[in-house]
Amino acid sequence: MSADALLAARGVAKSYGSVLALRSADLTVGHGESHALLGANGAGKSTFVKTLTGVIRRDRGTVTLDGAPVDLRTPAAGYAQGIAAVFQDPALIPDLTVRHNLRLTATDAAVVEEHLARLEIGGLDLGERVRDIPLPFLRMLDLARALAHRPKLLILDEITAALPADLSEKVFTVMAEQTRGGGSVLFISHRLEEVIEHCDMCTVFRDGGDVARFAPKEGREKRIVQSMLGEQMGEESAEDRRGRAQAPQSEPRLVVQGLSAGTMLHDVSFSVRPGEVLGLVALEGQGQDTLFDVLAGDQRPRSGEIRVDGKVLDARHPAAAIRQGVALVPADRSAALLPKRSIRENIALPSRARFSRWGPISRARENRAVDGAIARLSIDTRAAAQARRLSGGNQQKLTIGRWLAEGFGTLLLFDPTRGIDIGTKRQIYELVREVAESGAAVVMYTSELREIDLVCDRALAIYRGTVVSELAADAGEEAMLNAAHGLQATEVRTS
Ligand SMILES: Nc1ncnc2c1ncn2[C@@H]1O[C@H](COP(=O)(O)OP(=O)(O)OP(=O)(O)O)[C@@H](O)[C@H]1O
Repeated sequence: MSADALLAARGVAKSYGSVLALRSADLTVGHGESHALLGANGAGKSTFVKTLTGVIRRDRGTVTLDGAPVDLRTPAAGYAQGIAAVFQDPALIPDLTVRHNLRLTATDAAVVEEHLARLEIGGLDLGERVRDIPLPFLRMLDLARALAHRPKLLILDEITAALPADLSEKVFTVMAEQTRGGGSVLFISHRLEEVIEHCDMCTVFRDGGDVARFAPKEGREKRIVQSMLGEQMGEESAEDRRGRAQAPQSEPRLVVQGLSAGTMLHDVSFSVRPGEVLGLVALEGQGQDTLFDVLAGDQRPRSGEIRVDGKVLDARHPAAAIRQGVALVPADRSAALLPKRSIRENIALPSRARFSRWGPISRARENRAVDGAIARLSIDTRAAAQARRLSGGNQQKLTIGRWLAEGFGTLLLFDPTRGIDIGTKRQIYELVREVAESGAAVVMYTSELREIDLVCDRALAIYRGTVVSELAADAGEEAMLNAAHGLQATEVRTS
C-alpha cells in the first residue's frame, strides 16, 4: 500500500531531553484521503506533525512524500515539497501586520485574499497587526496561508478547537475540496464526531507510537476511544447522572442582577444555587467572554451587581474575586499558566492566593492536593520541569485541575474541554459534577452543545450580549442552536 501512498512515515522517533515524546511511529496517508490522527493528550500527535513539517528534527525514522524522501529543516522548505500545516498556535508574529507575516513565509498575499473571499471570511484587513485579530480569524488566515501554497498534504492540528461552528464548517469544506482535487489531509481533532463524519481513515497514537489504523466510520466512537486509551471504557449515561440528587432548593450562591459591561453585555440577570451547574449556550462573540471577565473580577461592569454568598463581588481585581471563592478556568490557557514554573507550582497557585492571607499554608496539605489533581486528571508529568513543555491538552488539564482543590464556592468554566481527549473529558465531566455536589455553584460556557446534557442542570442562551432564553439540559441540540441564534426555542421555561 505504501508504494502508492502520498505520505509514508516509518519508525519516526523524537526525544526532548529525557522525555521520549515519540517512540516509533508509522503513518501512511493515501492520495485523495482525509486521514485523522488520533490519540490521548500527550500521545505525541503534535510532535509527529512538527517533525513532518520541519519545525523540529526527528531523531530517527524515514518519511517519504510521493516516494521522495522528506527531511525538512524549516517549515518554508515544506511548502516547496508539498506539505503545509496549520498548527495549534498560529505561527504568526503578533507585532507585525498580516501582510508582513505573509512576506516572511514567501506567501502571495493576493492568493491568501482570494481564499479568504472564497471562504466568505470578510472583515479581515491584511494591513492589521496580528495581535489585534481574534484567534478564530487567525486560524482561518493560517489556513488560507497554507492553501496558498497548494499543498499535496494539508495538515490541520486541532484547528477546530478554537473555532465556532460556522467556521468549522468552512474547514470541512476546505478538506472536501482538497481531497476532491486529489490532495490529502491529515486532521487532528479531539472531537470524534468530526472525525467520523469527515475522515476516510484514522491512525491512533498511544504513548508515542501508532497502535491502530481503521476507517473511523466503521469503528465509531467506542472503538476509537478504546484504542486511544488502551482499555475498556464504561459507557457514561446522562440519565444516570440525572437520576442522582437534584440541586437542593437552597439560597443562590451566585446572583447576577442587571449586569452590563463594555459594549457587549447588556442587562444580564441569573442566579446559581449551590450544587447547580448552569450551562451557557452562545455563538462566538455574543458577550460570553465579557461576562466571564466581569464575573472573575477582571473587568468592571457599567451597571448591575454580582453577589457571591450574599456579598457584593469586589470587582476591582481578579485576586479579590479569588478571595471570595470565585475560580475561573479561562478561554486562553496560556494566559492562565506560569509557563516557566513547575507543574506543581501551577496547580498550587490558586490555593496559595486564596489561603495565604490566613497564615502559612500547610505544605503537606498542599502536596496532597497537588498529587490528587495530577492523579485524577492523569496529567502527564514526564516533562515535569516546566508547564510550557506539556502537550496542549495537558496544559488545559492543569488550568482546570488546580481549581478543583478545596475551598472554591463558585467555579467559572469557559469551554473547559476544548482540546482535551475524550477519556479526560469524561473525567472532567465527573469532576465538575463532584465539585457541584460538594456545594459549589458552577457556570460553564461550552462550544460543544452535547456537553450541556452531559454536565449541566439547565442552560441559558446568550445572544447579542443578553440572555434570550432558558432551556432544560436535555432540550436537544436543535433547540439550543435555535436559541443561540436568538430564535424562539422549542422549550422555554421561565424561572
Ligand atoms: N518542548 C518540549 N519539551 C519537553 N517535552 C515536550 C515538549 N513538547 C512536548 N513534550 C512532551 O512530549 C509528549 C508528547 O507531546 P505532544 O504535544 O506531541 O502530544 P499530543 O498528542 O499532541 O497531545 P495534545 O492532544 O494534548 O496536544 C508529552 O509527554 C509532552 O509533555
